[in-house]
Amino acid sequence: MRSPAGLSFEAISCLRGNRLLFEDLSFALGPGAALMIRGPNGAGKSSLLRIAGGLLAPAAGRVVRSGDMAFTSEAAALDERLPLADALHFWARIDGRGRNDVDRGLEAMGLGPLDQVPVRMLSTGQRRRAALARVIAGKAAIWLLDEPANGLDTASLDRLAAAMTAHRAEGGIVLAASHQPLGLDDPQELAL
Ligand SMILES: Nc1ncnc2c1ncn2[C@@H]1O[C@H](COP(=O)(O)OP(=O)(O)OP(=O)(O)O)[C@@H](O)[C@H]1O
Repeated sequence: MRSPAGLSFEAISCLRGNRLLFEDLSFALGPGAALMIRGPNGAGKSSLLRIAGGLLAPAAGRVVRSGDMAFTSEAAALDERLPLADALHFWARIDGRGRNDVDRGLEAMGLGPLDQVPVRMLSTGQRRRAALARVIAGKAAIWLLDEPANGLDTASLDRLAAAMTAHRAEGGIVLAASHQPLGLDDPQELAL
C-alpha cells in the first residue's frame, strides 16, 4: 500500500528576477485536501505551483512531499502526429500505467469519441481536456493544476470537478491556481 499523500510548504519564499513574490509561506495538505491559489496576474501563482512541483527552487524554506506528482499548465506536450489515445499512452507508460488508465482519463474528460483523432486536429479546448486526461490517467497522488479551467466549456468544467472529487475521495491532493471557481468541495484558499 502506498503511503498517504502529503504536500507541505515550510516558510517558503519566492524570488523571481529581483522581485520577492511571497515570503514565509507555510501550509500542509494531507490526503483528500484541496488548496485553491488566487491572486492577480503576476502575483506568483504559477511560480508557487512550480516550487511545489520541484521545477523552481524557493529562495528560502522547504517543500516536503509524499507521493508522486502530476503537473499541468497550458501545454499538453502530446505528440501532434499520433492519435490521441496513443499520444496519451506514451505518457501513461512512463508513469507505469496502461491502456485501461488512458481509457479512464479519456472517458473522464469526455474524449472517448476522439481517441483516434490525431492530436494536431484537436481544438484548443479539446487539447486542454487531453492534458487533464493525461493527469487522470497518470494516477499521481498530487495534482498541480495551473489554470485548469482555461478554455473549457461548461460540460468539461463539470467533468473536471467530478475528476477532482474522485481523486480526493481516493486520498489524492489537488493544488490549483485559478481565476475562476473550479467546483471543488470546500477547498482551502490562499490569496497571493
Ligand atoms: N523566468 C522568470 N524570470 C524572472 N521573472 C519571472 C520569470 N517567470 C515569471 N517571472 C515573473 O514572476 C512574476 C510571477 O509570475 P507567475 O507566472 O508566477 O504569476 P501568476 O500569478 O501565475 O500570473 P498569471 O495570473 O498571469 O498567470 C511575474 O511578475 C513574472 O513576470
